[in-house]
Amino acid sequence: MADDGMLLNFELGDGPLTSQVKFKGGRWRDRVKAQRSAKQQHNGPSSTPPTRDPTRPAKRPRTDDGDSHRYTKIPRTGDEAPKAPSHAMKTGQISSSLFTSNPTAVTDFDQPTVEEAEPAKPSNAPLSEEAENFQALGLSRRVAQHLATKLEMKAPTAIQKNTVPQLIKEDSDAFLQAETGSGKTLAYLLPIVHRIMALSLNEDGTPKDTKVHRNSGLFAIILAPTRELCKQIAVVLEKVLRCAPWLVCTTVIGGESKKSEKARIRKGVNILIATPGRLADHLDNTKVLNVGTVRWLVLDEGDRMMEMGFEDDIRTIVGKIRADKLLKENPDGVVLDGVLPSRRVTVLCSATMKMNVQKLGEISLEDAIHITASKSEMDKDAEGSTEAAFAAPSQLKQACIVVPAKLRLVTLIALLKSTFARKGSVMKAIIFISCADSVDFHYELLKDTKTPERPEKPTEESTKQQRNPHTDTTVAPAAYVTSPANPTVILHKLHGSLAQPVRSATLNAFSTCKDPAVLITTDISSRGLDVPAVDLVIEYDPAFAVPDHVHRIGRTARAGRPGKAVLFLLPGCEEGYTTILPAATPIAPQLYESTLQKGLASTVNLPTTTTSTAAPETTETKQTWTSRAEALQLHLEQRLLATPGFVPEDMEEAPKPKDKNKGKWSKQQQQSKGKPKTEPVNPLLNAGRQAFRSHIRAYATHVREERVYFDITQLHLGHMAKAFALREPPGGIGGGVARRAHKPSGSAGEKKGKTSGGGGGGKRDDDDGDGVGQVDEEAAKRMRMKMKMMMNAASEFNIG
Ligand SMILES: Nc1ncnc2c1ncn2[C@@H]1O[C@H](COP(=O)(O)OP(=O)(O)OP(=O)(O)O)[C@@H](O)[C@H]1O
Repeated sequence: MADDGMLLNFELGDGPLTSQVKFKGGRWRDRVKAQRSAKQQHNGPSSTPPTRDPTRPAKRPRTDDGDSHRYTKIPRTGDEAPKAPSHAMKTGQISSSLFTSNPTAVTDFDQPTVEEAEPAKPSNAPLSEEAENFQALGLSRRVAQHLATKLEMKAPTAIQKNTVPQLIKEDSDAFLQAETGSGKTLAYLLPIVHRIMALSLNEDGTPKDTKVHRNSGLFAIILAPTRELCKQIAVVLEKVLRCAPWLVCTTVIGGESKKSEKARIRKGVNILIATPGRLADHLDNTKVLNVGTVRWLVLDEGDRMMEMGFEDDIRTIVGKIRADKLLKENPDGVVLDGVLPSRRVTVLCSATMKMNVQKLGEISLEDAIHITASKSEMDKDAEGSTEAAFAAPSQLKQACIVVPAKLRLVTLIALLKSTFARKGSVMKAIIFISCADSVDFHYELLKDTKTPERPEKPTEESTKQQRNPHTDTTVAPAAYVTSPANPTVILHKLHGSLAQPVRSATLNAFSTCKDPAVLITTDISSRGLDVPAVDLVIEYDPAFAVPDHVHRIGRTARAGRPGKAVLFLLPGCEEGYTTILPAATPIAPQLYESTLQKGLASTVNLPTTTTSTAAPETTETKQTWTSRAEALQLHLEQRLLATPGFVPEDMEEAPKPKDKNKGKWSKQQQQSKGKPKTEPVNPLLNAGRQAFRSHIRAYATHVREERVYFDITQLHLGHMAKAFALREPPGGIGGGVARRAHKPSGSAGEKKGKTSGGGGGGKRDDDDGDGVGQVDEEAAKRMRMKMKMMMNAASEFNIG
């Protein structure tokens, strides 16, 4: 792991930087670029950023010459400081230059990105009303009218068009695979509701003699991996059931006492939405939960449930339901067969295809039909349909920005600033970060430290959100990224380490926020979450596996709406990652220079805090985006260094001694080794250090197949520290990170509870290779064959 960060800490002078740096080592090309970059700063901003050719494909990472092609190295002799010019800041602070010694992209982009003139036709949008309507799919007029008038859904999406008639007419199992945001939830809910309603309504909508009510039996169980998703499904179902108010749904998802869940079940429920663990518990312990009438079992986000370690729970649930004799009529004597399916139907839903979906299919499906947006016959042309389902929505514009590590933080701020520069252009943005510690840190760093003076009156909604005690530490006005057009931008954070009420309240605050809003989050928000008006997804840290990337960017461009996703990559081997990403349209390169120039075109509103001696702005620094970037970075670093608080003894780890694989620790780190553990340290500095450590550990958890692009030995710790506003990398990262054994996230047998991204790794492979438990072995074999066929079609993305 390259670690010469300390050698790059140059001082800044009062005036603009001079180009006196003598660059040594590395390739001549890198040295020339670094010299040019330094000169550029000396001469002020260039009106146009450097140009590259976006049409040229990204080069594969070079692995034969170590990291010499990636970084301009300044050779060190022992612990000697670099021979670099020093410039003392007025404040006496020391900071390195952001724009020197950066590795250059191996991809040559000679032209800045040109936005596509013609947006692609949306691939997950509702079909045209003239061509399709819900009634024509076999739904009753009552349901179709309710959808059109109350939910403003006049036409089905493609997956709904293919699924609804199938599940209304046929009683076979189904595997639903369609793009993110294509309406899979309603695709399975509508036929279930339609058929349960048919127990009490004739085809013309007149009531039957038979009365069905909440105590008539539990007819459907829907399983989803997280409480948030269960609640989201329940909200959609409740809206649909307003046209059949005699039917009742409820959730059993934990987060409240089992007693109150039992009480709701006892009162009677027709459709139950549950997390697998909680349902398995109730099946064991809640006598009133009778599954004899259950005709549908839906497994939503099936691959995620497997990843979270719910395999055993699902086996138990499937086994228990199948073991219970199917009742032909309910206890009131209502005949169920004929109206409801005459067998138990399992529906498995997934947007992406992974090995664990195959296993889940074996556990739960029998002779399932594969339904995609383009066709409803699994056996025909499976290859094409699977690949289509795997891609991101076609209208989703994907961009990738190759940013040197030192410039990541200021580029993120610049991107957000330009995003919110115009009123109404972007209302909601999600930033995906690898681990919870890093989410916490970035939230603390980017939030306004005190209530800002708002030129405009805050909206009623935002005022209400501030008052919610559950969101006190997760929702706050943002600093840095506001603009005259958007003086209020609300920052939110969400990860799996937060308490459930806080998670729910934060998500609700983000969904309902009327002001422009940013959600900083881990992969906990990558699946199934349907937040209206998300216009932009920023993958500040790339996903741990390609399917996760598809889910993350799928939080935007839903149901035919436009959306944009920006992926941050480091120069070097990470650039090759774009070649394995499924994209309906080419991933457009976006130059970080352009982003900085655009975002920092005007002065960044640096909040004056008691902890910061904000970077002085000279006449010249006001004029250049490079100087603004430097000033912003300096300001952030100063915030971490000022106003110390006391570090609890257990929070600050002593730096590890020299590790033969990692090179020497810097002089400063060695010095800090002997310091007392109660040395006063700013809590923000602590958070930055912790975030840095967790980030590096999380980096090592990319799936094995993708580690050629995310090679931890290529990470430059000194440069990466800058991305956390740190002057140097902290200790306590651990020497074994790079060599830790990792299981792909798609592998079976991972344990539940690791929902906040790969932070810290720790995923265990404890697959015991059992057969299929209580599931019919023959049926499992047949399903295995079919799923394998589909998996082969998606082999490009197979994991493990
Ligand atoms: N027929 C329709 N017309 C208009 N909007 C629709 C229609 N069907 C679904 N939607 C909307 O599309 C959005 C996405 O639906 P849904 O959450 O079911 O997608 P999904 O396919 O499950 O996505 P993911 O794979 O990301 O979970 C929702 O906001 C939903 O209200």
